Amino acid sequence: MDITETHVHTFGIEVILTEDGKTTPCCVHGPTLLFEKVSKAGEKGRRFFACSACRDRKDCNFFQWEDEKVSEARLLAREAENQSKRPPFSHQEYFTRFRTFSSLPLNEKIFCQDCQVLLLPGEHEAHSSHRSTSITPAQLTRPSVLLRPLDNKKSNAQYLFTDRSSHFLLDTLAALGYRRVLCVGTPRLQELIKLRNLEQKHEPMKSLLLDIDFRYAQFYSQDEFCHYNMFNHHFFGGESSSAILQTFLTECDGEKVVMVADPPFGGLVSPLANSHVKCRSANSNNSVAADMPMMWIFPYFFEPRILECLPSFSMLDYQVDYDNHPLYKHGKTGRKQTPVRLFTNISPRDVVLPEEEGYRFCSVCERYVWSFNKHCAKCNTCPSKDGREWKHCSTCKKCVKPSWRHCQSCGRCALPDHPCGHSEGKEGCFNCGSLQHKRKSCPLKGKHRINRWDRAFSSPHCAGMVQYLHDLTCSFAICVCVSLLPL
Ligand SMILES: C[S@@+](CC[C@H](N)C(=O)[O-])C[C@H]1O[C@@H](n2cnc3c(N)ncnc32)[C@H](O)[C@@H]1O
Ligand SMILES: [Zn+2]
Ligand SMILES: [Zn+2]
Ligand SMILES: [Zn+2]
Ligand SMILES: [Zn+2]
Ligand SMILES: [Zn+2]
Ligand SMILES: [Zn+2]
Repeated sequence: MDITETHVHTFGIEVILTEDGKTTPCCVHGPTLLFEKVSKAGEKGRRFFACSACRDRKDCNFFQWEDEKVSEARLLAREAENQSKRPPFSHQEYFTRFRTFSSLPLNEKIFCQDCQVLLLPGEHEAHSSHRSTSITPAQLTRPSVLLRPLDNKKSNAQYLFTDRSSHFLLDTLAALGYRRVLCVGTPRLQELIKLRNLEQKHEPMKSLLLDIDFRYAQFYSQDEFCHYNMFNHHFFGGESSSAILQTFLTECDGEKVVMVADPPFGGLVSPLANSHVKCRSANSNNSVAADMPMMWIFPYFFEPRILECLPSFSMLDYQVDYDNHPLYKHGKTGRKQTPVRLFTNISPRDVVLPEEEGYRFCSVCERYVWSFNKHCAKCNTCPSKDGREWKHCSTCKKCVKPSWRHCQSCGRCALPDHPCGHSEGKEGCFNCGSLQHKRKSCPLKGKHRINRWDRAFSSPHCAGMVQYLHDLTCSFAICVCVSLLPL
């Protein structure tokens, strides 16, 4: 499937996926993405390059107009800056350090919490004023527990699976017969695979982690981890690193391979989909690879965008939850329910969702659904997306959220306090962009400010920010602090 040169609207800004082979300037996170501002009237604005990975200028302030002439001196300065931000050791060096560290006596196994590094004997002195802790061999096998989750919500959003979700994923993949798992932004899944292999109770699985968090290079060999940016399919380790992916996918000996990706929610869908396709087709000699099975973990309100980019995918009702996400947990109802779901090209009827957690099989839809997702005979589907029980509106001829009422003057279902008669105009709430209310009644006022593209981009100073708000008809938004917020 070819999704290059697709234009995806994101609140006044389009991401323009450039043709393969066309280079863009690089920031420290690899090739930048090309953006274009689109005015309300649909006029095209000036195009510019900005960082693919960071949605906050504070994290990466790269900005360049597409037609801008950049002086030699600035290019050199940029290159020097990119160099200076590289990790202090190469992956090879990190792994040699890991070997040395593993062989140290227990009382010398020290981890510096401030620097997030495993310390070798000669290095304790330099970190003596830092917070440090001694490490057991068991802790060494659980880097995702040891390492502090990157708290930079906007760029990294390191939300780690609960045991419930990670075990469900692994059990499901094993039951489906997969023996190789490409873990894209899922360090905890990779960790669980390795731990299970040690138990020797299950058939062994191979895994390869691709993640932008270079701290993992301290724990995994070059065959197990690649420093990778999933928004531009960039391997920081260059060709030798991308060759590892290729080998992983090619050396199959009949072992079924699957890819599992859990990108930060602030991410733009089309560049992600583009990278996922590139990842899956990295296996050069196998046409099957283009249709390699995949699970993409993302909030349900991205369903239309994901399906637009990957039409063979479907969304499953399974609710993924995270240990360190303060708000969204499994099993809660309504707005406290986790909005995170699985998108997959694996046949939904084959993915068995656990009955004891409240899922059931709908024999009409031929898939497992959440218990509150009742089949509607008129729509001939189990319609609920958000986990609540939806109800059928005979005028709209579709099922809608339980809180919506049919409005005669708007001719559609909406929240009871919607700005009536304004559904055609785009004058929603100035704070969060919702069309359902005005700024004075914004539930997020004072708490969070939701950045709208057209406001964020009204000053060139903010133009490096890649920030968007999801589909306005949903009940969640993504705030500038990139927490998911109920609306
Ligand atoms: C939402 S977390 C998913 C973690 C997963 N739930 C787990 O428990 O293994 C996002 C992951 O993607 C990684 N990540 C963030 N931005 C990335 C990028 N541009 N490229 C690759 N990985 C990225 C983060 O380091 C983090 O591990
Ligand atoms: Zn950058
Ligand atoms: Zn330190
Ligand atoms: Zn159904
Ligand atoms: Zn219906
Ligand atoms: Zn209606
Ligand atoms: Zn109305």
